[in-house]
Amino acid sequence: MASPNFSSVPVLDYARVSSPTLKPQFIKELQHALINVGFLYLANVPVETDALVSYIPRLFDLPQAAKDKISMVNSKHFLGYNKLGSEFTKGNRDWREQFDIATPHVCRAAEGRGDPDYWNLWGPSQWPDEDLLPGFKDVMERYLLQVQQLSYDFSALLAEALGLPTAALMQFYDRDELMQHRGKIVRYPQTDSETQGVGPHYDAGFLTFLLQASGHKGLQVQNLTGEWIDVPPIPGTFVVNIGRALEFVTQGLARATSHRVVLPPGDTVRGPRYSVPFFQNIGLDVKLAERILQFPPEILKLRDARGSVGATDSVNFTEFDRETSGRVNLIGRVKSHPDVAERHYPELFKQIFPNGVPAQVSAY
Ligand SMILES: O=C(O)CCC(=O)C(=O)O
Ligand SMILES: [Fe+2]
Repeated sequence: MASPNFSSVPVLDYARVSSPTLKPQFIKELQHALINVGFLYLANVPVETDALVSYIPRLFDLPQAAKDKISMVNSKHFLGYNKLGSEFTKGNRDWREQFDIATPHVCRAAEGRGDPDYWNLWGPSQWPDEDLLPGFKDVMERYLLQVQQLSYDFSALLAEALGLPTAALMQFYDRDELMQHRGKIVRYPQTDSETQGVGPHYDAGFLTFLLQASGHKGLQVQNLTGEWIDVPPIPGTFVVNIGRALEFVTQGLARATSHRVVLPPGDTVRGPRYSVPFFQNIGLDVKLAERILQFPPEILKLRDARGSVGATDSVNFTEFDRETSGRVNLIGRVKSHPDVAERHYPELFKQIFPNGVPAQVSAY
């Protein structure tokens, strides 16, 4: 059998999904990508990106005071603006600036009712003043809703590719008004020395849909033997990858793959690199350990043929074996944004950081 290791990330054509004759080939390619790679490009997806892409440089070019006005530290939902150099991964500074903006959601938690603290993780986004960037909010909201729909449609295909009923993953999502998915708009400034854009990490949730919004190389993924493989932007595609939560409930069938962004000096494309990841969440109250999925033996054999993944350079993500998904994610957010936690979750902050805000904060 061919070695399951990979030296490039496969490109899948989403248009095939609507053709009964071509869909089986898509499902087969998806199965390979999920089990052996953990990353894929998806071409021909029904998401409009041009309007959003044209706003991105103007968003970052807003006066610093307008960006600071919507700083993440204002938001108990960990939504808003983070300035350059405020995150670290594996002890090194990440060289990026970003806005966390999520799908619309009304926070469920009420004061004095004993609601779980992690319900506060989700709530309304902070937006720049409409008159400074007219139309941006509308375009971003529309974009997030389109990617949200894609993410649900894709999870049915994923279930099929792993030999499950198409609705098998629906148990992990609450109904629309109880869900929230998080987008980020990220800017990696051009540098003249090689710099860590973001260090090696896994994503935490279920599925990530990444729009590479400029022509720069930089994204890399780690293959089964630990080599770093380039994932250059391909116009008209999204990059899709698996998070730790989905890997956990699929018994490691769908791989969470270690990835990073390296900013190469002398890139022929000048200016900053832009990207827009969308992190698909699962319901806050879901305990993953109680919902491990069961697979046909012939599918599990494919995982065993891949073997366990050797050493990676990534920091491990929090385990899902005891807590609700909301609690796991809240702890992750507290660790990466202690300034937000100190203001909005003082007790949890003290438990996690008994000596106060650490000098270096981990992005993951
Ligand atoms: O900017 C990118 O291309 C990837 C970013 C990423 O992996 C993340 O923010 O989790
Ligand atoms: Fe990531």
